[in-house]
Formats: sequence, C-alpha cells, structure tokens
Amino acid sequence: MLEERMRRWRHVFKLDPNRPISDEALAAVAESGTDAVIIGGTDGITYENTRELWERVSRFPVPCVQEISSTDAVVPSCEGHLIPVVLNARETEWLGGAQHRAIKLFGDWIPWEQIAVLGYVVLNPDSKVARLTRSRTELQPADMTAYIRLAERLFRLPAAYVEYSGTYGEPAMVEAARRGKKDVQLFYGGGISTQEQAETMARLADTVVVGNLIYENLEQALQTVRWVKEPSGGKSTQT
Ligand SMILES: CC(C)=CCC/C(C)=C/CC/C(C)=C/CC/C(C)=C/CC/C(C)=C/CC/C(C)=C/CC/C(C)=C/COP(=O)(O)OP(=O)(O)O
Ligand SMILES: O=P(O)(O)OC[C@@H](O)CO
Ligand SMILES: [Mg+2]
Repeated sequence: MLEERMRRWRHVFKLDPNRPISDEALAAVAESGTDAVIIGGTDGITYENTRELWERVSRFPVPCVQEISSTDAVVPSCEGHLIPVVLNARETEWLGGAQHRAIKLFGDWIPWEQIAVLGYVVLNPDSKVARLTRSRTELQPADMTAYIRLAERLFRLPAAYVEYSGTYGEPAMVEAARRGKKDVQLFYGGGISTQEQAETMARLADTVVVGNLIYENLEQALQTVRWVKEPSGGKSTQT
C-alpha cells in the first residue's frame, strides 16, 4: 500500500513537470539518497509533461509518485498517486469538488491501494497554490493545531502537509501542527535551502519536501538529503 510505503519517507524531492531539468541533474536527484520523488506542481501541468518526466525518473530505482493537481494530467502508469485536499481552501472545489469529479470519471479503474490523500494547509499567500485555492493563510498556531486534528481525527487522512511553497515557513506553525498530531504523517514543504532550515523542519515534521532549490542550486539541494536524514546536532557541515 502506498500509505505504508510513504511512512518511511524522511526526505522527498518534488519535481515540477513544467520546469526543464537536464539528464545530469535528474540523475543526481534520483541517486541522491532521497526516499522518493514526487512529480507535481500547480500550473502548466499536462499529461504529456508529467508522463515524460515520470518516464525519465522511472529509469532509476528511487520510488516515484505523481501528485495530481489536474484530472487531465493523470498518468495511470505511475506506481502511486498522491491526492491533495486543501483543508484551508475558501472554495469547496479543492476540498472535495475536483476529487469527486475525478472519482466519478475514473470509476472502477482507481487502484485505491496505490493512492494516498494529503491534507494540505497552505500558508504562503503569494504561492500559486494559495492563489488558485484562495486559501485562508492568515492562521494562528491554534488554527494549525485544529487543522491537523481535523485531518487526523475527523477526516482520518494518512498525512497532513504544512505547505509554505516558495518561502521558508514559521517553525512555530509546524510545532503547532506537531502538537495536533498523534499518528498522521506530518509533511513540511517550503523554501528549504540551508542546513539550519532543513534540520529545524526535520525535527518537527516526519517528512521534509524540497522543491524549488533543485532548480536554483542543485548542489545545495542534494545536500538537504543528508541534513534531513543525518542531522549534525548543531554542527554545521554546510559546504
Ligand atoms: C488506471 C487508471 C485510469 C488509473 C488512474 C486513477 C487515478 C489515479 C485517478 C485519480 C483520482 C483522483 C481522486 C484525482 C484527484 C483529481 C484532482 C484534480 C484533485 C484536486 C487536487 C488539488 C486540491 C489541486 C490544487 C493544487 C494543489 C494542492 C497542488 C498540489 C501540488 C502543489 C502544492 C504544488 C506546489 O505548488 P506551487 O509551488 O504553489 O506552484 P509551482 O510549484 O507550480 O510554482
Ligand atoms: O518548492 P519549495 O519551496 O521547496 O516547496 C516544496 C513543496 O512543499 C512544494 O509543494
Ligand atoms: Mg513550487
């Protein structure tokens, strides 16, 4: 089951099908020691660019899953699919509307064992995902704790995702998320670029996601694997 395999992920890279990446960079990402590669993004995502990127990553043994942001771009051959639900979206479209249409469309073809739902709480108001979903990003720590309880206790989701896409987040908000959780797998993603940031979020979250840095500073992005998986206990190993 994808939910069980996903539990072992400590560090994950997120590759965007809408951004070019060379074969060398892709090989470095796939062979970095990361636990998985997620293929997904908010805009410009098509069946063609997702399928092409998935074919390139699937030549490597690293687990690779698609995070679905549009029904048109579902690639059935991917070995697993993550389904986002945006808990703080103002519009129900992103809280069940789009998912309902997709379930109706794909019907009996959906391989449920290979699907995992991620309950997103989107916090960077300037990110594409926040604008698209009109997320309520002005949250207090108590709101965050409640969202994580909503994800785990009411919706029984396997995972909740504190999403600061494009900017480094407030550790206090991730701490508040941690306070709300018992068993739900807590993801953190957003703006990680330094050892201190990676180690801070790795202490608070179960799984740390690194995206943009792959395209901005590949060498630094590759180091995040070690920073998350082998924390230095305060000593800088940044090169
Ligand atoms: C055999 C066969 C046919 C198999 C296929 C079956 C299958 C897997 C069916 C899918 C079933 C299903 C329920 C699909 C869900 C469809 C859907 C459209 C759901 C809505 C998802 C959603 C809430 C989208 C909103 C955007 C979002 C949350 C995207 C997630 C990724 C993300 C946050 C990216 C980061 O974005 P950002 O950094 O802001 O932007 P860029 O990286 O692009 O800059
Ligand atoms: O791209 P960054 O800012 O690293 O964020 C990673 C991921 O949480 C995006 O969905
Ligand atoms: Mg992004």
